[in-house]
Amino acid sequence: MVGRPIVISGPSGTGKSTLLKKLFAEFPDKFGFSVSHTTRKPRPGEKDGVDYHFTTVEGFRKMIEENKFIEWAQFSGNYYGTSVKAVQDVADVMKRTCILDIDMQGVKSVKKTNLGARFLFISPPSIEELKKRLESRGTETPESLAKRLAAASAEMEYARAGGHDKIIVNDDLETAYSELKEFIFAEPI
Ligand SMILES: Nc1ncnc2c1ncn2[C@@H]1O[C@H](COP(=O)(O)OP(=O)(O)OP(=O)(O)O)[C@@H](O)[C@H]1O
Repeated sequence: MVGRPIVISGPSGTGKSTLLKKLFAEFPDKFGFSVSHTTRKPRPGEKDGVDYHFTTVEGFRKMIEENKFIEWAQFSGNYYGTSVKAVQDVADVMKRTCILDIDMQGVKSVKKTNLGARFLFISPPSIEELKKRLESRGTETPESLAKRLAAASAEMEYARAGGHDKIIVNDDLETAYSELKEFIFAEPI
């Protein structure tokens, strides 16, 4: 049985990766991530269609024009993107339930597709706690921290306005993880 795609969003540092790592560890063959497109060159050992769909700049731009992407971005001179088809392929080809970890723009974009996704928002207990977690993760400069906190406020506002099917507050990790599983397994997976 393969379930509908599950979209997980929430401010950076709210604990999405931590929760998903637990989920993939407990259920190693049930869930999958989509394969992204990129214009960067494959590194040794990387396989087309497995690690990435490697594509040309022209090919990538054509896909943008044709509205094929849920989200795309440019990092250090290369394009990266998640296509609607790549999400469908997780169910159709890999026979797994797709998990999409994306931001608010991505959520809005998935809503415009026919993917039939379910939407879960992971909220920090508070902005103060989020700031603490980002600081203790040790990955942020003062500038990137301020940027992430500003984005967090917008994401939380969208969640409060009812943008998702379920909101889980990641205060105690085990409690949040139980709630995550309850939401995910409320439908056959
Ligand atoms: N319930 C929790 N209580 C305390 N700390 C937590 C909890 N959940 C996660 N953390 C910690 O908060 C930090 C941020 O978590 P994580 O990296 O999973 O966030 P994220 O939402 O995946 O962020 P990003 O979107 O930037 O990848 C990590 O250091 C993690 O160990």
